[in-house]
Amino acid sequence: METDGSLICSATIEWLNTLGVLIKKRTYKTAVLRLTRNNFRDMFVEVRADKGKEVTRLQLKGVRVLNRYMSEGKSSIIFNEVKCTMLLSNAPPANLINFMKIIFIKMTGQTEQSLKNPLREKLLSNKSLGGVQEISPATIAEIDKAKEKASSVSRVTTTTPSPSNSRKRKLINQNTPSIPKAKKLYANPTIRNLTAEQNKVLEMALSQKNIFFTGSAGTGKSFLLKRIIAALPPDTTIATASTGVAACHIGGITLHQFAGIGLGHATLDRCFSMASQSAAASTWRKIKHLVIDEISMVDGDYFDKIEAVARHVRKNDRPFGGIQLILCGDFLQLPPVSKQEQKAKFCFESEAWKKCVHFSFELQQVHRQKDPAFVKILNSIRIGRVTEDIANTLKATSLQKIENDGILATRLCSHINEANAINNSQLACLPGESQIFMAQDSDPMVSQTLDKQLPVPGRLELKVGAQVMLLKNINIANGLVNGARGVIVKFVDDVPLVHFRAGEHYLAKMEKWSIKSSGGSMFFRKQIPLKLAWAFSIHKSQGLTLDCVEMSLGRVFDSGQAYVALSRAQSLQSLRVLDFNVNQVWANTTVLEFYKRFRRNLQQMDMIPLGRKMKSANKL
Ligand SMILES: Nc1ncnc2c1ncn2[C@@H]1O[C@H](COP(=O)(O)OP(=O)(O)OP(=O)(O)O)[C@@H](O)[C@H]1O
Ligand SMILES: [Mg+2]
Repeated sequence: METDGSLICSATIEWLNTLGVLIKKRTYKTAVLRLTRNNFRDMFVEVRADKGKEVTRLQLKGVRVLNRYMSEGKSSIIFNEVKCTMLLSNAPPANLINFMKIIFIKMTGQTEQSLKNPLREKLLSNKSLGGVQEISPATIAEIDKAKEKASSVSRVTTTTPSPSNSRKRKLINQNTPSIPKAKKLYANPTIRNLTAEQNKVLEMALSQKNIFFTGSAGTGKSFLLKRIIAALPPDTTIATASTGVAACHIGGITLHQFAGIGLGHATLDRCFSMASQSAAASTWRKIKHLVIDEISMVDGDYFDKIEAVARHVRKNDRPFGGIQLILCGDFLQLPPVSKQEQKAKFCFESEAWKKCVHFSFELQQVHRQKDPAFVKILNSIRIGRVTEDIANTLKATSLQKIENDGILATRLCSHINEANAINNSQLACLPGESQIFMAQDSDPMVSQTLDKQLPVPGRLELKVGAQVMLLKNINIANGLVNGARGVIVKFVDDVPLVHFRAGEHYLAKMEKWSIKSSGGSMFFRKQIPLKLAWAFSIHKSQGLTLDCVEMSLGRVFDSGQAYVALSRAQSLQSLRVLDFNVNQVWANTTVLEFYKRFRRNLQQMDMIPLGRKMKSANKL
């Protein structure tokens, strides 16, 4: 997302005297920051209160930037020359990163400029002192120049510890180019481009509208959701999903954990008092944006209850107590878990949905699979339609050899017990010693919650030959991505060395996962980013992209379950369906009806590309 270079966030500016004693402080709940320069090309950060006129102007000379917490919307700029520190918080992380990037890029250019333009030349020039120009967003040429500089300095330097704090801090020192951490700014995932249709949804989400966006598996819904979350102020945004795996995928928590009403089975009055007394109450009161991924698995009655809870706790009668909703998911994937004998009630069947969801959008372009023939098969399976050709193509995969280099296919099972049994027995069958890796949790009291919320186990038992899956993006360019499949080759000083399908070897090291509790505090788990991957349940695979997968669909029990399993594969060549049968595939008729109405409405609102309108109308 391009911005005009300004940033809106909370800011505190503190001025110190030469002894380091605080002499002046200004706090802005909502500050507008702008980058400007005068006629001598000196750069400034200008700060003013939202709707205020008075401007504080600080020269960007001799500055250091603390960028460790930028992904949480926090950063500090230390102005060494004027002995002043500006602390920024509650900034949309994507905008904050962009803002700092512009500072870095423009200052990289400026250093050269000022060398060419010494003071004498400045004074001899006829430029007046007073002029102030807003700094434009960085140009491609400026970005390239800054990248070149960053890489040329990165060879000779290391991270510098902060003088005021023994913890390592990542610093960007603009006047001593020996500190290269600014390079990290380029490694930020926000650099990957959104497509035009994804951008349209992002714009809608940022315009405070209540939106629901859908699309078949792999259309980048969660990818886009992460970008939306990064563009919203973190203090007033809560990212949730219906399941722990999906929540972790977008850096959030489960909707149940956030809402503070347990499973929502209690009476409404009881839910009111549970939510008001729980740690969630203060979050309910302060949030402005509620994000929910995998909305298809949220029960309609539960959704109605949390809508009422929101109004009650916030003492605000507007739908959802005035909170903006950003909902995303595919109702043709897994339905809500239904109580025995009861029909699942979808979220779109709830009263709250009718009241709250104003704008809908359907993403069309599939990114997970590149082969159009496979995408066509999956789209047909999604709506429960299996032609003879499709059945034959899927049956033919049963004989495929998809393993290579000792990396076996992951078996997707309809039931979780089956998946656990396969993993345990396969591990037991391997010869050799087990190595146990225990997670380090920030608070042992929350280990159970972390077990539920995170894909990474608290206790991980591995042996040479164990089939594993990577749980973090380590190096996207080399294929070491979340979901990549590998095998343990050996232990080097008790650390597992993993061989991945993409050909890479990776010596595992501790990684960190964090979740925000319903009360807003952060919990952490450190563990090596691996889990056993002989088998997973289909429910636990929802939202994932898997690169070598086999399945037996004989015992599927939910609509959309076969579609979810099949659509995890990236290609027909990396998929093996053991016993395909047309009866394993069906779509829920209520959902099909919903999508028919949905598409009709989209056409009326002109929300899908014209060329697709007729095709989509006939599809269902
Ligand atoms: N604009 C894009 N450019 C490049 N890759 C993309 C883009 N959008 C999504 N992807 C990639 O496509 C894959 C699928 O994306 P994602 O998991 O977000 O899909 P999804 O719609 O949430 O799928 P599901 O319904 O299965 O949860 C991911 O590997 C993601 O990184
Ligand atoms: Mg997803």
